[in-house]
Amino acid sequence: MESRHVEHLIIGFGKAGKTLAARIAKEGGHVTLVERDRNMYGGTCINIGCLPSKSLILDAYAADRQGAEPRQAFAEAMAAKTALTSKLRAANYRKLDVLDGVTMLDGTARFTGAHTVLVDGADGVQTVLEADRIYIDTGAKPRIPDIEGIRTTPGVYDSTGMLSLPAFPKRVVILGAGFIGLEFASMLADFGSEVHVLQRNDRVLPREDADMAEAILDMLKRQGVEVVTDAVVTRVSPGSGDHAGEGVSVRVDAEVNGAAAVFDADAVLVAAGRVPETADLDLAAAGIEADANGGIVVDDLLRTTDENVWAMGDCNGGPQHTYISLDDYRIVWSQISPDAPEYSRAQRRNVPSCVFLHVPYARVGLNERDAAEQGIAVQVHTLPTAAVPKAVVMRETEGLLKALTDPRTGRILGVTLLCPEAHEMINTAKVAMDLQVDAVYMRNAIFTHPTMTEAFNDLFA
Ligand SMILES: Cc1cc2nc3c(=O)[nH]c(=O)nc-3n(C[C@H](O)[C@H](O)[C@H](O)COP(=O)(O)OP(=O)(O)OC[C@H]3O[C@@H](n4cnc5c(N)ncnc54)[C@H](O)[C@@H]3O)c2cc1C
Ligand SMILES: NC(=O)c1ccc[n+]([C@@H]2O[C@H](COP(=O)([O-])OP(=O)(O)OC[C@H]3O[C@@H](n4cnc5c(N)ncnc54)[C@H](O)[C@@H]3O)[C@@H](O)[C@H]2O)c1
Repeated sequence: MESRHVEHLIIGFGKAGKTLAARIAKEGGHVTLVERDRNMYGGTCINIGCLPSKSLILDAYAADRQGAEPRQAFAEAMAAKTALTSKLRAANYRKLDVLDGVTMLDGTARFTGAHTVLVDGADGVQTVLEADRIYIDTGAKPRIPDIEGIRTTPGVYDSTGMLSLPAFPKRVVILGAGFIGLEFASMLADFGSEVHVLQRNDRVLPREDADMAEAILDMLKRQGVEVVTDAVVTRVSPGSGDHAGEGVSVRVDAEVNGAAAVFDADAVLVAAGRVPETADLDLAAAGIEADANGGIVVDDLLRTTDENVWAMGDCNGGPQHTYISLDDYRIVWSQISPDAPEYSRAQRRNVPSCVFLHVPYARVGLNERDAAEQGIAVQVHTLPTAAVPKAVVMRETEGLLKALTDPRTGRILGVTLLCPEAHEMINTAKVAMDLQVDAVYMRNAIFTHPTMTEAFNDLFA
């Protein structure tokens, strides 16, 4: 067993971890980064998360518009996605490998003491690392509900498995109507699958305004997605084999509004949330606290209960987005660098989000529901997507744009967009809110034409 002392130790090659490693090395420091899986160099986002899913979503959108043959379009999209992820993985590895200050170790890390970590090397060699500072960035893993047959029935996948499906699934059942459930439902429907999304309670998009939620569900329905609420899945088992697709068949038994129902599928996606990936770390050995979900307890500076150990990204139980992991890096870097101004979670504001549906749905700040709950008076501005010239040119006129402003000051309090390019436009809205510009500014700002962004002129009129 090898043993050595290191200045900075990062566990996990995720967004925060790789960004921090490069920064420390570029500023002249020495850092060791441990990653347990060679196929995960670069983390979830580029290998099994945002980028592969968005690659498929874009190709599915194109297939739908072109009326492509589903099996062929699906196979080509899968091949393109696989080529993309291997390219990104190699580029991510190279980016750190070229830096003198970065040492990379392939292996699984776990704590054996306050500042001591044992790495079970992929090559069978164990290494003990004594570190001055440790940064945990181990991500999250799918939450698999306790349902009979869910772990053992062939044809049941989590999002990672679904991103590598061997054949086009004609009929798909999805458990969970959250980010992953709805994005995959829309993508698979665009390829031509019949999709049932089973949501265990009566709340789909519970935090969204009623008009937006209704517009999204209508859009999904037109795509061929049936969202079934109050659907409690009781059992998953091999189907009869009588199915339209290739490969296996799966039977999903559920109680829908208390009545028994059966759904047949060629593939089942379990998208019931993701929980922090911390079980292998033996946090207790270092005296580091975790919550009931395994989320590492941190303060606003992302410090754990152990001095000189930080937790960044999904593993600290915060919102699960790549840009949050990146922002966590900024918080930690502000404590390492003598030059960086202090930055904490308390200073984070106007965090946008986007669900990448056939027509993307993006939000920043308050919506009407939040405003009503919080008793905040607002002026509501709306504009149908059909009124935006660029949307007409794109022949994508579905949806609605909405903004809330303060009736006294005109300041923007929130923007919600269901329209083409919403995922890009929301970042302009975020910057406008950060800079505290008002509705008059957005109404009069010169934007290029024809673009979706120029819709802000009319929205704020
Ligand atoms: C299907 C899907 C789609 C998504 N789409 C989006 C999107 O469009 N936009 C968005 O912003 N977010 C999206 N997300 C969420 C986003 O991918 C994650 O929030 C983000 O990647 C988390 O990054 P991280 O830095 O926390 O860790 P990760 O990138 O998850 O990295 C953690 C790394 O740690 C390694 N590791 C774990 N335990 C150990 C150990 N004990 N020792 C050594 N190594 C270990 C893992 O192998 C992994 O490589 C998506 C997620 C999924 C699953
Ligand atoms: N565009 C993006 O930014 C993006 C895209 C994909 C994923 N993500 C991240 O990944 C994380 C995980 O996504 P997710 O969709 O798995 O989680 P989620 O928390 O968004 O949604 C999970 C859904 O599953 C439901 N559910 C739970 N148990 C169920 C059961 N037994 N049967 C039926 N429904 C059940 C929940 O009520 C919830 O609606 C999210 O937190 C999200 O931040 C982000």
